[in-house]
Amino acid sequence: MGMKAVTSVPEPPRPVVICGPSGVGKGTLIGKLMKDFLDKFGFSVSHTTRAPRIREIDGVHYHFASRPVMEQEIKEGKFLESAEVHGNLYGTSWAAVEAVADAGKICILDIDVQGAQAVKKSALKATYIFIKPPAPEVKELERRLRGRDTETEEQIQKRLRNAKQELERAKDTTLFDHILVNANLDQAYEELKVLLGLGSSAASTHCNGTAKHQLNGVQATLSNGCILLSESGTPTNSHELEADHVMYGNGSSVITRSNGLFLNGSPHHSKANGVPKLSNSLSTNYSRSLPMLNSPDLLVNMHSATGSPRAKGISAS
Ligand SMILES: Nc1ncnc2c1ncn2[C@@H]1O[C@H](COP(=O)(O)OP(=O)(O)OP(=O)(O)O)[C@@H](O)[C@H]1O
Ligand SMILES: Nc1nc2c(ncn2[C@@H]2O[C@H](COP(=O)(O)O)[C@@H](O)[C@H]2O)c(=O)[nH]1
Repeated sequence: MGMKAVTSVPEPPRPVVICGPSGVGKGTLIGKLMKDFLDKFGFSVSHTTRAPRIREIDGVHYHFASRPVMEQEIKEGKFLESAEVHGNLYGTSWAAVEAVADAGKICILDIDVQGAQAVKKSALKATYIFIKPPAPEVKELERRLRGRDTETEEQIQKRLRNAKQELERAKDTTLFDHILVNANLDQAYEELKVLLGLGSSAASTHCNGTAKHQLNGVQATLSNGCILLSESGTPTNSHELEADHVMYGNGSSVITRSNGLFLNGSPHHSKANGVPKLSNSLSTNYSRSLPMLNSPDLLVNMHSATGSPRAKGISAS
């Protein structure tokens, strides 16, 4: 009684493949992400035959392996992908990806373009992001690699030669969903968070208008980067609503969040698949900060108890 028909089940969040030439800042950006969103993302710990750098920990940064052992394990099918990169063997084991999924987190893969191409051919549906340096590209990579001071001169030269090829391959528009220029680190990090559907304080202050829309007895208010949903009227079972998509963007680039709202207040409960459901409550406010809003347009797509999807646009002033 009163249950709505669910017309769409949100896809689980996709793993994120991060690529880019050596020295561009992939590890730095991922490190920031892992620190700030420890509960949300998990790093896919690759195997490599390269020697550990100072402060690299086996099992944390990489699983350091000998070439014969790794080659044997590749033959045994233990790897989702593997590639020869800068003269060493690197690979993503199935176990590394599964460990992240088992922890209920979104998997972040830091792999080269060959690896990304292989993952694209696999069953894993991922989001592909290529990180580019600012111009002059190779000079900037050289500056960063020298600053990092982890490679010999010969290795730096090899990495820079490979960087030219990687930058060329990134022009393959069928491979990457997003290209991100890491010029200013803080800015690049903010942009990465937006691509990943995460909040940024800078973005939230941008959206400081208030707009209201009435949806089947539920009032949706957009205010200061938050969506507030409040029910009013006589509570009946038919007041059950489910927010299944929250989309925001400027019409040309719409970002969709599938398992959108974290509900504060009660009563509420969430479905097992993470879709929040608002149920019979009178004048109860539900809120979740949606700080990633970077444009004034918002679309909340809800299913009513009748099962018919209702999409309503809300514009913040
Ligand atoms: N936006 C930036 N501006 C200047 N330096 C940066 C920026 N981003 C990262 N760096 C620095 O550049 C160096 C290389 O960064 P990082 O190790 O993250 O690169 P990477 O892409 O992971 O390289 P690799 O593929 O070789 O592992 C580091 O010393 C880092 O501090
Ligand atoms: N194809 C794969 N590439 C990988 C993997 N893990 C890391 N990498 C890439 O190797 C280079 C060099 O890394 P470094 O740590 O030695 O500087 C860099 O481009 C990484 O993205 C992997 O499992 N598969």
